[in-house]
Amino acid sequence: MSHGDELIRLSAADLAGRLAAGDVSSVEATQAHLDRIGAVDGAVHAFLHVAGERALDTAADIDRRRAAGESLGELAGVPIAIKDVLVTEGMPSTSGSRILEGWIPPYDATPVRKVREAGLVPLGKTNMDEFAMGSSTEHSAYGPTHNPWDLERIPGGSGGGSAAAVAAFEAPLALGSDTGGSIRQPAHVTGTVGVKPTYGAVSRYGSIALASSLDQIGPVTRTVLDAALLQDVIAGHDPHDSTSIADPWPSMADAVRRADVAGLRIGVVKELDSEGFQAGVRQRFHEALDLLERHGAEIVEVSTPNFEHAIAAYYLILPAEASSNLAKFDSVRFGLRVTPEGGGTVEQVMSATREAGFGPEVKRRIILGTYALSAGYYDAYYGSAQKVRTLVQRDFESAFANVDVLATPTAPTTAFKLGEKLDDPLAMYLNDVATIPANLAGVPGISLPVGLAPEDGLPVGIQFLAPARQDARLYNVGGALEQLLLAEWGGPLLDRAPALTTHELLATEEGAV
Ligand SMILES: NC(=O)C[C@H](N)C(=O)O
Repeated sequence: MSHGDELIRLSAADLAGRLAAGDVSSVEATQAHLDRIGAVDGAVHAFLHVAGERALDTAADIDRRRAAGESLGELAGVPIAIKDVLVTEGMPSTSGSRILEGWIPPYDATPVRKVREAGLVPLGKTNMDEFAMGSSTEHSAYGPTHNPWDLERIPGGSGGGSAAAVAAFEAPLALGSDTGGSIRQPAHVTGTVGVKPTYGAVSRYGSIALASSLDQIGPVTRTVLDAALLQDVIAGHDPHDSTSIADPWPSMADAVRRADVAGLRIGVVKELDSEGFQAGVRQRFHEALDLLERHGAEIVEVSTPNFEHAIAAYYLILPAEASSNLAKFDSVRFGLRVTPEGGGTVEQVMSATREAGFGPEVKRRIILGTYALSAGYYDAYYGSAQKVRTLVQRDFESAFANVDVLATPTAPTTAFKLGEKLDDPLAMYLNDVATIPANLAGVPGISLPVGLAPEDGLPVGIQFLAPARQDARLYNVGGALEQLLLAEWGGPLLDRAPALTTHELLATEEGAV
């Protein structure tokens, strides 16, 4: 294995240790990741934009500051990929949409500013379903991302680019956004770790809004400790986001380092442990629970009867909010402007621009949302959905009166084939049956890998959910389970991904040309 190959396989925490010890420079680590992107991203297509030169400049600056004895953040010098939903100063930010093609924002989103201030090195922007609407990245206006485990399969969505970049060793860390599962479901299908923090834990200032009462920014990584370290960097109050929580947060990294499940009460959600889930997904989920039980956790069954209505409520609340948030793409202020032949009124230009700039899934949701909010239907649709949302929140409250965390499989199936669900929006929406309730209630959730499904050899994730502001509980149980599984497997799951060697990816790429 070459030096570069070795560097890209390190966890962010281990790479940070090597950087701090002076064994390796940030320029070397950044170059190794840029080389990896150059070698495999033609086949994976995790990135929409790679900012190679700027990343190397940032890395050189960190190396200089370190050499000068400046005290730097724990992750200083470590490369990171950024989901294209977050605006980045001087770098394209499209949210996967044609309508923002060519727009270069004049400022950084707060989570991006924070990672820069902590000395991390942004490598570029990752692919996603247009405006984060989807579970496969196939709704990206720039073509789908491929799952590094099997290039014919989806990497999840909407943040499939971030998850695939991390799974394919193109970046040790990535930022994602999760409105109904967009961090956790891609983590599940790519064998990575994804966390949706408590609503309000991380500022959304500069995040291109999908549904403002649901959106949350969070980490995508290969280890639970790396996710904790990244959450520690990005969480915290921001006066630019009125929903951001003012109270300080305890260290999530400490929760991982002290992880211990003895006496922890874990509630298995009965409604999400059912026939509708792939057999191998349930098998790995139950094996993980058994492992936790053998190490002192108490497993109990809990019932959340209103979760079955969560998807229906989400697909009224989300389109309603999205139709309002996307109204700002009006051809006047950002990106694309299409003028009908021979000119046109402002309204005609706006309409031609939105017609050309938005893809079919975005149009579908704008129409749904506009309808749900229209006079005469508002109470019947949006009003009822809000009532269901309250019932889902109450289900969580009564469950958390009895248990410390809840556990579910993260998603019903392993990675499906590209194209398989593209013509069936409802089938696509059902991927989020286990992840949406957390967004409706604002509670935090983590997904981490628990093995490969026996029937197809593809990764399976377990999801843990905790009460709002108790994100540390997720890092505790996730960190403990990860250690137990690593001991069983004798090494990380991602080392077993068949399509992950540069050689094989290149062969596939050449074969495809
Ligand atoms: N945005 C998300 O969190 C993903 C979800 N699948 C959606 O399409 O809304």
